[in-house]
Amino acid sequence: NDGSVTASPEDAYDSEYLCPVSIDGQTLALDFDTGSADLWVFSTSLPSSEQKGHTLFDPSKSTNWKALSGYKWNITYGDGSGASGTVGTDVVTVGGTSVSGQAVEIATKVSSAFVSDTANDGLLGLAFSSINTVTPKAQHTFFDTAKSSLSSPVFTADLKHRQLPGTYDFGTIDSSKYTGTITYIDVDTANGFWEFTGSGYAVGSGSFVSSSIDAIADTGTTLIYVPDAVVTAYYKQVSGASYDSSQGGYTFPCSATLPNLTLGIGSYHAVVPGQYINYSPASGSKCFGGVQSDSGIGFSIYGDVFLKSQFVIFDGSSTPRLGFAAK
Ligand SMILES: CSC[C@H](NC(=O)[C@H](Cc1ccccc1)OC(=O)N1CCC(N)CC1)C(=O)N[C@@H](CC1CCCCC1)[C@@H](O)COc1ccncc1
Repeated sequence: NDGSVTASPEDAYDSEYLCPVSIDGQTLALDFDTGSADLWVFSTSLPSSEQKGHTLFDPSKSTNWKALSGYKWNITYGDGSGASGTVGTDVVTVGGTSVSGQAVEIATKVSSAFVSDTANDGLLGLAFSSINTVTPKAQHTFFDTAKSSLSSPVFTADLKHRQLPGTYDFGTIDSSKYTGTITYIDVDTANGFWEFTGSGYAVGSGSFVSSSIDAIADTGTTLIYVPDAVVTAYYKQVSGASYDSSQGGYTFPCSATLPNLTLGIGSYHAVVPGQYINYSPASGSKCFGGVQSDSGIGFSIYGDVFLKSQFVIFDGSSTPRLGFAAK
């Protein structure tokens, strides 16, 4: 029951990656998010004003739909967006991986950011089921439901830079997708995230600074959020860079040459190419940085700007771990 699905960038800046998911034959474009654990969809139960531009799941058209009466969900994300609604189970298919009895969370309310993000028809959470928000009983993620039917209890992310489709694979590690060896690191599941301790950083050709960085691998977060020491060291090497409170982060002249950022994973040095760190135009001739401060979040987030530079294995075996390889 292994599967592979394309992950297509939503816009020119790779702000998020969307994947086709079929629920009892109805196909929606979902954002696979290793930073949350709810599978929720835009639905016909939303007010019509909130439905506009989205593909909607209609449970009344599904022969395998089973409502879970009295079950509810309510989620708020790190960027303040959120959604809530009711729950049922159905047959969910991602590439070649099909599962029955998967909890599908129907949105009856979504925040304005979701309404305006018309390419996004919902999220497929791939964090640990311990942080699923359904009450009175938390539900399993698609990966947890599928795990026992996969050749091995893993999924991989091979996201691409600028307008190229990548892939998520379930059940197999495709050795044609990476070079060299895979470095594995243990994961702490206490907070429900794919959380690990990074071993340090280097800016451009500078020397490597050893430091423990508590971070999560999060496909649902666009940028890299790291401690101020890293951010300061990085933008010190970018002429004209400064923190712009009106933009809510570091910006620099779009013409600037950006150094690579190396992030340590155990003894492996993962290199993020400098051009990946020019995220998008900000205002005038300034561009917005793909590396920003993690202050206020509580941990660092190695989001898409980092993940798309690597081949990443999310190993859900009895001792969960993350694997990274160059590509
Ligand atoms: C500091 S976690 C911020 C992060 N949300 C982002 O990364 C959004 C993603 C986005 C949204 C809409 C369009 C395009 C991209 O993008 C930006 O915030 N940016 C890109 C655009 C740029 N101009 C500003 C920065 C976030 O909540 N992720 C969660 C999933 C996310 C929710 C919003 C919809 C898309 C999926 C999730 O994994 C992490 O949840 C938590 C993290 C920490 N504690 C609690 C929850």
